[in-house]
Amino acid sequence: MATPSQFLKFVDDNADRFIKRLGEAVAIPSVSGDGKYRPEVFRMSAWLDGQLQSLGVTTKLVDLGKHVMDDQELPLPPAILGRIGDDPKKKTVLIYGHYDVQPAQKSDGWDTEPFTLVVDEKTGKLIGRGSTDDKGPILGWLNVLEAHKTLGLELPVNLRFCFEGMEENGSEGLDDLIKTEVTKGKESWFDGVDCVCISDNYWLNSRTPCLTYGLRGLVYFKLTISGPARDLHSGVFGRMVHEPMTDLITIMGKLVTPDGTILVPGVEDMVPSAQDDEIAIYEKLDYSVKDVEDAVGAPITLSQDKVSVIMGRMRLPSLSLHGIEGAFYGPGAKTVIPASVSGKFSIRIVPPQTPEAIEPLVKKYVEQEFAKLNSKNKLKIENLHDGRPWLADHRHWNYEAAIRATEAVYKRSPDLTREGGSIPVTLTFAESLGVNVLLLPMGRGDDGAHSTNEKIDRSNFIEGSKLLGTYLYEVGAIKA
Ligand SMILES: C[C@H](N)C(=O)N[C@@H](Cc1c[nH]cn1)C(=O)O
Ligand SMILES: [Zn+2]
Ligand SMILES: [Zn+2]
Repeated sequence: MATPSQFLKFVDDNADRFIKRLGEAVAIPSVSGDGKYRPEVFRMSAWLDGQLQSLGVTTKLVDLGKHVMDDQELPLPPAILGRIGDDPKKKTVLIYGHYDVQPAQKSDGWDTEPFTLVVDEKTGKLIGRGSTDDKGPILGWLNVLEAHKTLGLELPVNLRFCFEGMEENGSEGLDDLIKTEVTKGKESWFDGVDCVCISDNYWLNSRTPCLTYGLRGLVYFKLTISGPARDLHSGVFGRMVHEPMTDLITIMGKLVTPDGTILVPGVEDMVPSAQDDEIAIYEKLDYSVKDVEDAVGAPITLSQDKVSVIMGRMRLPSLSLHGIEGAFYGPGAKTVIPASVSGKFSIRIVPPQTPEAIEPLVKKYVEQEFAKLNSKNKLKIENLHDGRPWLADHRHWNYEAAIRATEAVYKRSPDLTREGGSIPVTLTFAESLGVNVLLLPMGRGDDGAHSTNEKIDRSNFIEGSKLLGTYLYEVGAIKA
């Protein structure tokens, strides 16, 4: 089943309008990790639901209940389930994406307003929070649907959608929804799904498309040290009391070495060393130390050896320190002893590590290190959220279809990669539905997801939309 040329032409002809629609999506600050934006996450769900319905998709908004975040009870944004097509002769593809985004403020160092999509005509960059993670890819699917509806073209497969608004904050509620849905058998929204496609990660570099068959998992910790009943004057109380920030920094300093080695006993030991055949795969990838330097904007890689740098992202665990809540960080020289501070850090985990195995090791170690301080302050350590790592069979027809689609659109074979980031629901889909899951990224490695000046290139958004559609045609062409 060849991809109809009208579809490809429609995407080109409507590129400017598609970018305008991306601008509408970016303008909704659907930040899931900050309670004050929760109404915006709901607004985003309504916007997306409206778009899907207008394109002929039957939708159902599933209430996922409530959760507590930063001591505040909040309603969880709904999961949007969608379906279009019910032809038993066609394959059924489930598409997942997330409509929430990471926090962003201009003062973080953005050159432009994060929630205003800026089209840089000179570079082709479409800059704005969520442009690549994950609104651009979600809108890529809308572009495919719109082309088919407007042109009166039959979709080559039946489609099911699952879009969530909490991915950047632990995907709360979604696992339970999927597991419950699966128990409904023929009545299940996911009944008959043959494979899953997720577009929510990035190429390794800025030139070579890739397919991704692995993700790291994540365990996210909040470590709080509290002491005085209120913030104190350091001139009045300095060297008289145990200072929470001093305790916290001491413990945070014992989690990881500057070269990335995780100091929590037992964590590194769980991971087997790479064998020669696996190393050969990393050697062959179109990737260099320079690509990392370009993507991060400085020559700061942990090694000059390509394979060890790439393994740091693809197959080793990593521990990152993210921030300290409650610490003084504003301009000026406030002489304060903060009363309570919370350090945030997370560990990206790889097979065979699991959150259940990692969490007790971290808690025990942190408690032991705190005990060594002989501090009279109080320590609390919480797991804010977690997700398991995932690996798929990349020899599956789902991947073969995506390889052919990539070759058709980009005129080159894709790299096969493992992603350093996490999409917690991936493994749940694979296990609960018992089908192959493919990660088919749209954006490039230098898009700056989670960072300042996040962007997607116009060509990735437009060619990426063609890729998603072409992939559906390739799946549709596979005989049962
Ligand atoms: C890879 C995906 N686009 C992504 O960014 N996932 C997040 C998931 C997460 C978990 N806690 C907060 N966000 C990630 O890998 O950080
Ligand atoms: Zn993200
Ligand atoms: Zn994402």
